Amino acid sequence: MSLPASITLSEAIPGYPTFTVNHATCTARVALNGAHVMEWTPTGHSPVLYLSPEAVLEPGKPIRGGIPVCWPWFNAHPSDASKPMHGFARNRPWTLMEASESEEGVKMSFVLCSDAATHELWPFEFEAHLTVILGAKLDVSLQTINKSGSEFSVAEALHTYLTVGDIAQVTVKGLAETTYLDTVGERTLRHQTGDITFDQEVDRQYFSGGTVVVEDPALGRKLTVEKNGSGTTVVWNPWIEKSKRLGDLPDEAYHQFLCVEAANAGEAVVTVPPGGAHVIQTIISL
Ligand SMILES: O=P(O)(O)OC[C@H]1O[C@@H](O)[C@H](O)[C@@H](O)[C@@H]1O
Repeated sequence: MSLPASITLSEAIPGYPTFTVNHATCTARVALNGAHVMEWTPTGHSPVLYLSPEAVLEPGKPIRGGIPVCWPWFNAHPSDASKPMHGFARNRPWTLMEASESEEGVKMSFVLCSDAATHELWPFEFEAHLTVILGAKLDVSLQTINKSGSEFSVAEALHTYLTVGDIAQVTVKGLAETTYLDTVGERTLRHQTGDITFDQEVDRQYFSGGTVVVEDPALGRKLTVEKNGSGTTVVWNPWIEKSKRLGDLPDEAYHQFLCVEAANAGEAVVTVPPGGAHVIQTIISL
């Protein structure tokens, strides 16, 4: 497929194709492995997505940072812990189906189809389509199409790593007065009374798909995360000890990022009938 002038294909390492976007509205990088948006920097701003300097770029491995696509399960597999964390979509090579540019930005569409390798992990026939629009805003949508003869359920997340100047000064707005599943330690249902601030590990599944605003005084900016087709918002920061345990993340990296994820997890898993489809979307803007 021919690429528009603002997209170039190169190999970050041999055998690891990435698309680099240089457009009037933004610069960006997207890996074919996982259809993974690694970087997005709107013109005139510093990077919005956090990408770990120790991220491992290897076919079949997830990338620490950017937007991993977690699908068709979220976190550990519900009944088989030997299966990959957060599903297999982020570990598979996707196929680029469309790439175009306009004054507003660049659009890229990727597809992942069921095959012998996915059948070993998940028995269903499917197509997953990831559409990425990179411009002054970042718009990512994941469509699940059920090509099986029976219904299936998917849990999913657009696991967005947002760069922040200093996590201790960040406030996340938009989730006050909601219920969440706290997954640090024993899984416990809790009520969120005010806005979210950070002074310890946070790993929460909010029962809300509403718009979230991340206020970041250290970088002097506010990030807005809009979501559609999402019944869960995951908020995650590993804090000190978990950062040390994650081999592809510097020990002190937790100061500099926060994950706000459009998701469908827990009771919000999505059942897709045969021939049916479901779309989850996140739109990030400054
Ligand atoms: O290290 P992974 O597999 O990319 O997962 C990172 C984190 O992803 C978050 O979404 C989960 O809520 C956390 O529990 C998890 O640790």
